[in-house]
Amino acid sequence: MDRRDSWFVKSKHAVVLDRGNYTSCTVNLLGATVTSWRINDKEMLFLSRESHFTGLSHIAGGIQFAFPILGDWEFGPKNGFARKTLWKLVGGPEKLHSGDVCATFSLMYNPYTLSFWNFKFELFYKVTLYEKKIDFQITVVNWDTYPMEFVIVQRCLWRVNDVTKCKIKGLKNCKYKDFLRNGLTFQEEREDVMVTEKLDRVYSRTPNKLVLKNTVDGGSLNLLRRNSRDVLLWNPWIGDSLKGMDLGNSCYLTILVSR
Ligand SMILES: O=P(O)(O)OC[C@H]1O[C@H](O)[C@H](O)[C@@H](O)[C@@H]1O
Repeated sequence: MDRRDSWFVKSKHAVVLDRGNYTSCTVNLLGATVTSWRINDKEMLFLSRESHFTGLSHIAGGIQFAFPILGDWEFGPKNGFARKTLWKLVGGPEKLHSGDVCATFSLMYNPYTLSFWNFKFELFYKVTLYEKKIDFQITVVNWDTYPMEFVIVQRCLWRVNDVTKCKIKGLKNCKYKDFLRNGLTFQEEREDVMVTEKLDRVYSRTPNKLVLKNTVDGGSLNLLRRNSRDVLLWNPWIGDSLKGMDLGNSCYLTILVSR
C-alpha cells in the first residue's frame, strides 16, 4: 500500500469493506467515491497523486459519480454536485454468510443541492465486494410529484500499466457521440478499441458486457451492466493529464446509466 492509499484509508470519511485475504474496497463518503479496490493486495483503481481530501473539491480518481449532469454545467459544478457532497452510510459494512461484504450509501437533497438543482431526489448506492468481483447497485428516487430529468454516470477510472496496450472489446458497430469532434456521431468499426489519443465520447446501445484487456496486472476485466446501455470512454492523454490527473498511462472507462 503506498502513501496515497493509506491516507485515503485513514481519512475519517473512509468506509472499508474487508473480505480478508487482502481483498478490500474503500469508499470515501465524499462523493461515495470508491478510492480503492484491491484483489489479493493488487490495486485495480487509478487515483491521482493530485487528489487531496480537503472537503473543498472532489476526489480525482477512483470510481465516482457525475450527477445530475455530465460535463460543464451552467448552473453548478462541472459533472454535477454528487462527487462534491458528503454522502451517508445507511447500511453495513456487513459480512454476508458467503463471506462477501456489502455497504449502502445515500445522498439526499439538501440546501446545497437545491441551490443548483430544484429537485427532491435521493440516491442509494449499494456496494458488494466478492472474492474477485465488485457489484454496484444504483437507485435514484424522485420524491417530487413532477418528473426529474438527469444523467447519472458512474465514472470508473481503472488503473493500467500502459494505456496504449489496453483494448476494449464489445463496442464494434456501436454509434458514439464524439465530444472532441463537435459532438458529431460516428460508428465504431473496430473489434478492439485502443486508446492512442485523447478521448471523450459516449457510445450508445452497447452490449451488456464489455471486456477491458491489459489492465494493471496484464489481465482482463469483464464489465457487466444492467439497465444501462451507454458508455463514456474518456482519457485525457498525456499533455492534459499531467496538469490534473498526473498520469497518461491510465484508462478512464465510465459507465453512463441513463435515465
Ligand atoms: O476532470 P473532471 O472534472 O473529473 O472531468 C473530466 C471529464 O469528465 C467527463 O468524462 C467529461 O465527458 C469530460 O469532458 C471531462 O473532461
